[in-house]
Amino acid sequence: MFSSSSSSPSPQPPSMPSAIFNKKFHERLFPWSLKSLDPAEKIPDSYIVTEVTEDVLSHTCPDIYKNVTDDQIVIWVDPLDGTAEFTQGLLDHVTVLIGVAVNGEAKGGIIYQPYYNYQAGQGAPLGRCIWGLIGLGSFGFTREVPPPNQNLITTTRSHSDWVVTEAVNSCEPTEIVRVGGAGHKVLLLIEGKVHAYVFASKGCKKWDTCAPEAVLCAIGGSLTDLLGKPILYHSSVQRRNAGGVLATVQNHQWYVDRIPQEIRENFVSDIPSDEMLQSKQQVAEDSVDSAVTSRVQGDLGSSVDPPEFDKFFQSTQPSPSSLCVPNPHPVPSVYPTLTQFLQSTQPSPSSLCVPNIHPVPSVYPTLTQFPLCTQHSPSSFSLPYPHPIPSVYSTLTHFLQSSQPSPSFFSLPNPHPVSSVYSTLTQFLLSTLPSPNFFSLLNPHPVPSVYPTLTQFLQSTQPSPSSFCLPTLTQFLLSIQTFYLSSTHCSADPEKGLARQGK
Ligand SMILES: Nc1ncnc2c1ncn2[C@@H]1O[C@H](COP(=O)(O)O)[C@@H](O)[C@H]1OP(=O)(O)O
Ligand SMILES: [Mg+2]
Repeated sequence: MFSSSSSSPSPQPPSMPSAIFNKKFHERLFPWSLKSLDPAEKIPDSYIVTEVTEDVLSHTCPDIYKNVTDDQIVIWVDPLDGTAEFTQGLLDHVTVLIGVAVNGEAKGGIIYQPYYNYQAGQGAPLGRCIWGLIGLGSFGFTREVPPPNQNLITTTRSHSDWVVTEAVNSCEPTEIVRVGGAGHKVLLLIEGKVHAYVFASKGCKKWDTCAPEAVLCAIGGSLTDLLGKPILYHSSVQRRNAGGVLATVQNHQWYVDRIPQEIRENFVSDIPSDEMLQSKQQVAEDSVDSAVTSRVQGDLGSSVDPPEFDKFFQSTQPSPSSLCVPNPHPVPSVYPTLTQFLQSTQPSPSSLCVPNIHPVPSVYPTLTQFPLCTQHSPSSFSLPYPHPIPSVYSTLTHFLQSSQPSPSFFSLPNPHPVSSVYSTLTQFLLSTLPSPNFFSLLNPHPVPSVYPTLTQFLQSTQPSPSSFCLPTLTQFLLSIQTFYLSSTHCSADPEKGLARQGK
């Protein structure tokens, strides 16, 4: 964010990986942008834009802003939105955002896309400026209708986790468009390239959404938190969007309704400050902007922003009742989180065991989240079924794949209510070592296609399970035969073949 203070050291140009950031290319496009500015120095006249854009001035400011005073205005600036993508050379994901909030609501926005057309070749105008004002409209782009009979959903490409993915999946996308930058994603919306922008995370800040919200809402779209509540922008509001972000051009409520309760519980809407409520009251009394008032009334939400762990305990799942953590734990930061967990008023875990010196350190947060959702520890666990979040099965697989060694035993109900779990299971079995050394499937299996997949598994180059069970002798012998033939016939390594026969 910009600061008016001049006591900080002179800002330096960002350091970029040289393979990605092409300084010469950048200098050619923006000769002024890499020079360091000493804040104590007077800004050179050449940096100040004095020209006025006739097109902007040709519009008349709507009457609703006639009585707005300076103290009602907060300006939110993101000088570089899509930072991660910028460092990776995805230049068209980058925008500069300037949002103008009046009485805590996004009213005006500028989305400047400095690298727009950067790959279009010489002659193409570089960069573009999209702006909008509620009550007037949005300008600087061509509005398109998104493709019918599809549901294209855009979301983060660099700040994802299972909650983000789950929320997107629950909106039934026909395609997921993962791009960077809140500004960029709203451009995709207004240009009809996607139907919705769903971000179930608290990572996005007010400066990421203020300008995009104003531009989107000025053409009749909506940008709210995941609960469908307004995001507020008065000066004392918390900076992060603790309610997540959901943006659409139309059918907003349909998307709000798709977000599962388990996810909604993790997000908290903004609440208006007293100052804001008073100001709204004043506005209402003056009848200057009745639409603003109706939007805020009744949407007070909760002022509590619970720590991550509390969120899980507030879920409807039973929590585990005993807890065992290696000491010293290789990931020190696990302690405060666990303490928080134990200090909660909910029943404690019945069994939770974390492998010491886990080869994948990042498994710890995931692991912690996981038993809280699934009730049991990963070394022996079962999933409630039908699970209220169907895609937990893919998350589970992900988890099993990432957290080597894999659990030595796991079981799945049969018939499984989510039949696609079988392919996921097979994927898991085919994945990285070691595979589970025991698994069982009901026979006759209600999903016949599981048999070829099992054969595939047995034919794979991974060590096979040391035992598995099939109900009929014939099927068992057939499988052994397939396995035997494949290991002797297909293996280029006779020793490997022998080793497999020996199992
Ligand atoms: N975990 C996070 N930490 C910091 N900023 C985040 C995080 N998640 C999202 N953002 C900000 O929200 C915007 C939208 O997220 P995303 O690009 O991943 O879809 C990003 O441009 C990023 O702003 P910024 O790029 O300005 O740092
Ligand atoms: Mg940003």
